[in-house]
Amino acid sequence: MTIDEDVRQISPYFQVRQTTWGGRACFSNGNIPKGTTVLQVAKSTGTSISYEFRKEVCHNCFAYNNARTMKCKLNYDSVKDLIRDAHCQISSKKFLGAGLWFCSEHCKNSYLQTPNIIELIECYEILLRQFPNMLKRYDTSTEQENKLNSIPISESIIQSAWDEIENSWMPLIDNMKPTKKISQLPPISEDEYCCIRFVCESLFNLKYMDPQCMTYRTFNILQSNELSKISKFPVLLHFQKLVFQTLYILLPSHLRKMLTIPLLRHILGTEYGNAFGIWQEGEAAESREYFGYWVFPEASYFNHSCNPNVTKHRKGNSMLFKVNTDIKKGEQICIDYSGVLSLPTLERRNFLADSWFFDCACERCVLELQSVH
Ligand SMILES: C[S@@+](CC[C@H](N)C(=O)[O-])C[C@H]1O[C@@H](n2cnc3c(N)ncnc32)[C@H](O)[C@@H]1O
Repeated sequence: MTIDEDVRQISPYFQVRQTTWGGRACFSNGNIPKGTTVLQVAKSTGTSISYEFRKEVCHNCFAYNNARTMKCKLNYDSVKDLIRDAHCQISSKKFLGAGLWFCSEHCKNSYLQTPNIIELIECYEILLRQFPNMLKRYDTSTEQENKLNSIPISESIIQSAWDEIENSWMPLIDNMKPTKKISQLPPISEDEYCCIRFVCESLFNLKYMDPQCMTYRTFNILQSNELSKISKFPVLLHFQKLVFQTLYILLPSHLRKMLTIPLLRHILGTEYGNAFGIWQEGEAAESREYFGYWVFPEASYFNHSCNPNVTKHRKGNSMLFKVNTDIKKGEQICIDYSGVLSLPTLERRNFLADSWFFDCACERCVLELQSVH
């Protein structure tokens, strides 16, 4: 993968360069003193709050109040002017709140100030309305999952599954009347529901993003882990098809224009290896809650090290990357992906291989492996 000169300079503190052992990585431009924030990102391309936390986490700042439902649900009055100006099809009587909850009026208003946000709210609302019927039909049996997980996976099997969607399923749907189309919605579970919202938000953000901006450019060249993740969990291929089919049927035309199979595969394939967890703030690592995940393309070029020199943490809806030791010019800048740095060498490496799909080549692993064998 080549590195476009433009995206080399994500931060004044480091450059993205090719390594021989782990794709691209970040290298310091000069000496960096301990405590320096080398990157702060606030523009996520997509977020996903897990179903369990959908009412308990603020959709603007990700605040959490010990499992209490957030104070403000999105109500019709707050969006009626936006609906009128955008001519969207949301009616006052049936408005369900788009599945959006906020910790305060302030957070709700700041979310609503995002330009064109009503387009995304409309998608969430349409999905929320159809979801109960789709969920009712979902087959939760383990036989079904085992069956889907036993499919052999290769690049060409993935490609032919998508070719079939494109060449057979899409033309069939395109020729149907709207009511018939709705009857073709696949059964989905809460996991697909959350993923569909993640893709909606990604499509929406990309639609309005300047293609020249750093977030857009870094998103385009993110590394995809599609093949390694689907090979390990073949059921994900089926999962992705359900996500695509639901979006293809339900999305209003303004966002459906954005939905292509290659873009969906890039959004999901890159999420697998680049997403950060959205963790509860202010709690110790062992006791904090995991709310979901989000993707920050500019922050996705840090490689992992089992002895990281950068610590990442969330502050509201942004993420900060702070140097935890003095760094010399030219040194690689690495974070910890795993949260299991105290494990013995082989267990730690197995965890990384199973969850992140790479054999860790960091300095600590190289050194420790010499004494393991
Ligand atoms: C978030 S990306 C980091 C940027 C990536 N190197 C790239 O070129 O896009 C994660 C991927 O980087 C590679 N990687 C990160 N840390 C590594 C390590 N310690 N050893 C080997 N590969 C690593 C793996 O391929 C992993 O899936």
